[in-house]
Amino acid sequence: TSYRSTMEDPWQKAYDFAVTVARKAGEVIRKAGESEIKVSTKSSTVDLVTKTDERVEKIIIGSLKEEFGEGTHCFIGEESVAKGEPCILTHKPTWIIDPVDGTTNFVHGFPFVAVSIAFAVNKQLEFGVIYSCLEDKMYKARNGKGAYCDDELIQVSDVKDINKSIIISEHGTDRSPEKVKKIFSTMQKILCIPVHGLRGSGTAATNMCLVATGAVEAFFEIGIHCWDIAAGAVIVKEAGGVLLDVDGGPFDLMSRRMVSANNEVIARRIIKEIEIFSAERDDAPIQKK
Ligand SMILES: O=P(O)(O)OC[C@@]1(O)O[C@H](CO)[C@@H](O)[C@@H]1O
Ligand SMILES: [Mg+2]
Repeated sequence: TSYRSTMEDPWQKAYDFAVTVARKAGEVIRKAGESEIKVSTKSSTVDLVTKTDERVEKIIIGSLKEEFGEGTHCFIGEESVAKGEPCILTHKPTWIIDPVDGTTNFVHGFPFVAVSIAFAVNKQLEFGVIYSCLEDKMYKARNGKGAYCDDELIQVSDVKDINKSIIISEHGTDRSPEKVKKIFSTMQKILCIPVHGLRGSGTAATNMCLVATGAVEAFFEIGIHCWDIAAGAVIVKEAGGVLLDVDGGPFDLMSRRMVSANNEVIARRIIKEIEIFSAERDDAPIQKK
């Protein structure tokens, strides 16, 4: 019976619903990109936000609340947090949402823009859905059940030799010279190992899908947020990849830093080169004004 299957697989319905909502959100983003985009800024003059980010987050959270009930499920959304909502992961069923990952790309028409929806229970990620809406590719993964792109199983690359790898990183939106210097110093060291190439799509979500499909061997960044990487973390892991902290310790979703890779050999080789700089945790207490 359906009751029984629901009991055996309590989050299947939520997973299917997330895929539907991500597709719907992506359609809204695609349409919005066809007309003029009004741009505002957030944490810095290069941290962009548009009405579409806010509208799409409202659509996603609104649909989820309607389906799963307000109160029982919690929500961490990029634009809600920007407006002062808390960003704390509890044991409750929690949706972690980036309505538009790659807002700068969206504003410029650079063709990688993703909707990222993840779901965690007891602080464990259960599933992740990333809809790369301009490419029209739906990536998804459930804990223990493999990772898919448009219903085809995906798998990380089997390269173990760093000299035969492509590595992704991003520059972030904090342009303080000391941080930019460390970012470029790390990139220079990795480039000169040498690796086959350095890349960056401009969205962490898409970058993690590129690790999951085997197009690149690794993506790392300091300064990302939980909503950029929560869905991607499940997809990379289920595609056979690994997640680590930039210091080689265990991956921590709220720590603002991460290395995702096809295997531990590649991950640890990159970690050797990373110049770490500080980024305040996503769940740091909000400072009283
Ligand atoms: O604000 P947005 O568009 O959702 O975040 C875009 C983004 O570029 O910011 C991170 C920090 O560089 C990226 O890796 C991440 O995906
Ligand atoms: Mg983002």
